[in-house]
Amino acid sequence: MKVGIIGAGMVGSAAAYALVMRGDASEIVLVDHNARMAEAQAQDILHATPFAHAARVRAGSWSDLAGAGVVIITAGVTQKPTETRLELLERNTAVFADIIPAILNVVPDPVLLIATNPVDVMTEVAWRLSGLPRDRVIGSGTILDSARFRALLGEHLGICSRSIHAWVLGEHGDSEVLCWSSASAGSVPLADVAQQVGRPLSEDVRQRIDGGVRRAAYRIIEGKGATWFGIGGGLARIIQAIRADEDAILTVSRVEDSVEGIGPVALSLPRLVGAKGIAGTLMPKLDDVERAELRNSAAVLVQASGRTP
Ligand SMILES: NC(=O)C1=CN([C@@H]2O[C@H](COP(=O)(O)OP(=O)(O)OC[C@H]3O[C@@H](n4cnc5c(N)ncnc54)[C@H](O)[C@@H]3O)[C@@H](O)[C@H]2O)C=CC1
Ligand SMILES: CC(=O)C(=O)O
Repeated sequence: MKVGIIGAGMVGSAAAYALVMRGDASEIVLVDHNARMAEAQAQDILHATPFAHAARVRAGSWSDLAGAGVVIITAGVTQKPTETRLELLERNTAVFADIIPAILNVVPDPVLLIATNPVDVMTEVAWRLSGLPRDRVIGSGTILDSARFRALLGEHLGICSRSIHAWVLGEHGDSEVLCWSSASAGSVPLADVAQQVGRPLSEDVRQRIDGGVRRAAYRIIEGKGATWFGIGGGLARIIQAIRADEDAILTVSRVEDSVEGIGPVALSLPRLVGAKGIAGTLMPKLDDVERAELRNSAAVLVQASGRTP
């Protein structure tokens, strides 16, 4: 599948690199208003293909997107160490007003995969600007947060994170909801697993893991200026699900009329992801606290979009 990537900075290039290493795309076109940088990134990533999977990787202009099945959008500004994702909204909405029509001019019926922050609100912005069906405008949402949750749980329990099933829902941001009540390893509830391996999930441990997930971006940005490897892997995983028409369950963002009585709002829930984009949503079983947190997260996002929850 041909994949277009708009924005060849840290996230765009990490996504392209992950696609090549995992063999998830046959052709990748990087488009950036800094054409020299896009060209340099494309060359550098192309040089990794002999060590990974065959793929045509090049920089291009808008017209080179023709025939792309998915266009990933990572263009825009990033957070400074003290900024929240929501503070980027105005600047990145202006970027989307330029790039969405330019994409649709060449690829009239793409799946758009949004990574630019604040990703949930930008998913709604992209949906409104594009006029595409909502299932074809996917935000990477909390795919990264769920991965962080699984990685930290796996580390604590001494179990491979791929065998940990745990979701983060709602906003990709400060109000996100860590679903402890449904988390499991294999099919064994997490609290039982923790007991069996002698690594209890005490309140202290839960708070440490919560902070490690919710505050991850702030900590990494303080240390190295931005985050890119985690989201690069997540974007490639979403492309794999689309390319292979997997109907895989991934926590990604989409516009909903209403979540917990609040909406319209774009946020993450467990979604079936396949060739046409989002093929369905599974409303998870939540406990009372998680349900209240999801409601709050929806309200935060509606407010950020300039409406009253
Ligand atoms: N969804 C997620 O989980 C994550 C999202 N992000 C977000 O991804 C976005 C990109 O982050 P980075 O790649 O680190 O930033 P970056 O600054 O390295 O790259 C952004 C690129 O966008 C390009 N660009 C800006 N306006 C453009 C336009 N109108 N047309 C074409 N290209 C344009 C810039 O030239 C730049 O190369 C940010 O909003 C960041 O917050 C970052 C990490 C995780
Ligand atoms: C920057 C960002 O959104 C993240 O790493 O979660």
